[in-house]
Amino acid sequence: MIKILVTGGNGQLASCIKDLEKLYNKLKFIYTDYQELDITDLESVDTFFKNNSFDYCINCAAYTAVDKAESEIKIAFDVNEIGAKNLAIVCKDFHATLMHVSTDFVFDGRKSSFYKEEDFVNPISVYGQSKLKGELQISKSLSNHFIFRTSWLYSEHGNNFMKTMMRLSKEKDELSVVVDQIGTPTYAKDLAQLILQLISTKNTQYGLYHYSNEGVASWYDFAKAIFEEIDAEIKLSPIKTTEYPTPAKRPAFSVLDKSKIKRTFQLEIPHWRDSLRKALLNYNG
Ligand SMILES: NC(=O)C1=CN([C@@H]2O[C@H](COP(=O)(O)OP(=O)(O)OC[C@H]3O[C@@H](n4cnc5c(N)ncnc54)[C@H](OP(=O)(O)O)[C@@H]3O)[C@@H](O)[C@H]2O)C=CC1
Ligand SMILES: Cc1cn([C@H]2C[C@H](O)[C@@H](COP(=O)(O)OP(=O)(O)O[C@H]3O[C@@H](C)C(=O)[C@@H](O)[C@H]3O)O2)c(=O)[nH]c1=O
Repeated sequence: MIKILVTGGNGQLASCIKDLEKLYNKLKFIYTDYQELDITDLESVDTFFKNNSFDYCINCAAYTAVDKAESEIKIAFDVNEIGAKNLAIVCKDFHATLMHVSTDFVFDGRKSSFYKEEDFVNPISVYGQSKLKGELQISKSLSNHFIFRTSWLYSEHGNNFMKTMMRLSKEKDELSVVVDQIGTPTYAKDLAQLILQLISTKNTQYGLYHYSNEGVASWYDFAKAIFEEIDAEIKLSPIKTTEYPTPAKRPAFSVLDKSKIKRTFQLEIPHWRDSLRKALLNYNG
């Protein structure tokens, strides 16, 4: 049996892992939420590992409120940097492997071709800065780690853009969505499946990897696809970022280059449009 701690156990990605766990009968999961295990508290994390013997920790705990982070700087860094550091320290002490998730928001978005793992990082938001610091803390103190930078996660669980659009399509007749931020929507269940696959095969090709679904889209394209799939009767208009002011800046372009992960693990990654269809089916039962 491989024993796995999933932190942030009530979040979106953790919920996707929960849905898939029945497919992996050699993996035993313990999920902890904020109340059971606060990753910012090193002593609690240490004690939790002492009382259990984990082979892996999947860190699904994070501060993900991009706009709120601009005014809650300390909390964002506590969770995304110090939390990640604590898990790395304790995983090292207890010989466990850490699977961590980071973001396309570590980039400033000025590039015009897909971002590779070794590309220059320059986050333009507090959230992005705190996530980058988390990556650095892990790579500095623990060799047995996987860090997956992903983008625009959505699923039937938690709060995300797909669910926001579905709700707004019921509440409004018209909606405007930014067309000049380009990235790739990623079904959180596809990422969850990859993580469990690597654990179940005890893969040791540690390191930093970019993972998103295939394809390229703006948030407007994403919204349009959602409305098409659900036959929503709503007028959708493309707008510029300047017409939708938010506290946090977001990269104008953050498409991830997935060559490394596809080559290393012989992966075939679904296109975002196909995964969206799957997610909507799963959501609507
Ligand atoms: N969502 C997205 O679009 C993207 C996410 N990512 C990354 O993917 C990962 C998973 O994201 P996702 O599942 O969407 O995030 P969620 O916000 O859905 O889940 C994060 C979970 O962490 C919990 N949490 C917050 N602080 C602590 C703490 N101190 N100790 C323990 N748990 C805590 C939250 O609890 P509570 O809700 O009670 O605060 C929440 O349940 C994150 O690392 C995120 O940065 C990367 C790219 C895109
Ligand atoms: C709701 C709404 C949003 N938008 C814009 C705002 C923003 O630029 C973009 C996306 O909005 P959201 O705030 O839902 O998404 P946001 O929180 O920016 O999503 C990010 O979350 C973090 C956690 C990540 O790591 C990123 O990869 C990314 O997924 O769409 C509109 O233009 N119209 C709308 O009606």
